[in-house]
Amino acid sequence: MTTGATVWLTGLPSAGKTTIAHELAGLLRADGHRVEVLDGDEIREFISAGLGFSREDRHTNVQRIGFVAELLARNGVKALVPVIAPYADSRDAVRGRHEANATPYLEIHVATPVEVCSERDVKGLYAKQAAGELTGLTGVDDPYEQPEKPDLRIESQNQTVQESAAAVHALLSERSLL
Ligand SMILES: Nc1ncnc2c1ncn2[C@@H]1O[C@H](COP(=O)(O)OS(=O)(=O)O)[C@@H](OP(=O)(O)O)[C@H]1O
Ligand SMILES: Nc1ncnc2c1ncn2[C@@H]1O[C@H](COP(=O)(O)OP(=O)(O)O)[C@@H](O)[C@H]1O
Repeated sequence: MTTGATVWLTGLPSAGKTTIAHELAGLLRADGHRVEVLDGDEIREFISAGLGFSREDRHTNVQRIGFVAELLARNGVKALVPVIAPYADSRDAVRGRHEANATPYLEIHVATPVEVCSERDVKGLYAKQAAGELTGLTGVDDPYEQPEKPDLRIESQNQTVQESAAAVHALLSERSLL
């Protein structure tokens, strides 16, 4: 069986988490790996239905996703997780669960500056916040605690999508996870 691993892509809305996850998924599938992308929006529609964006709900959401990712990774799947996960203690708890099960875990900080994210504004959330139609947007009027020691930091504003995905792929290779 191939080595499973969780690859958590944390960062602001529009940082590039989802795009990099899908690009990486393509690279890994081409190599014959089993891959699942645990997309934040999809998870919120199903296993986290009813949760909002309070600190408590975000923590619960992240723990649920971490639980599922660890189960998949423990069983040989590359679980790619493009989820904001704004709080360091939530991320640490997920890492701890993986360590307790000796399941490989990589934290990737997609560190696109908020100015670039709000320019991209893929889902129109930054515009809504600026128009007063939404409050509690991560990185604007809600916290984002920067990862202090991520396994990799990606400056997506200076790279193509392919370069960003290749950097994560190279890290998996370096850690003997391919
Ligand atoms: N207030 C607020 N703050 C941040 N994000 C918001 C908010 N409201 C809706 N959204 C959209 O929700 C998407 C999924 O969020 P996540 O589950 O990744 O967030 S969290 O980890 O639970 O904080 C997240 O997806 P991405 O844009 O892909 O990051 C946002 O588009
Ligand atoms: N190096 C890069 N990596 C990822 N996305 C990038 C990069 N350069 C530009 N982009 C663009 O930024 C946007 C990121 O959107 P998305 O992946 O949905 O962000 P998130 O999932 O973090 O909210 C996409 O339109 C993508 O094409």
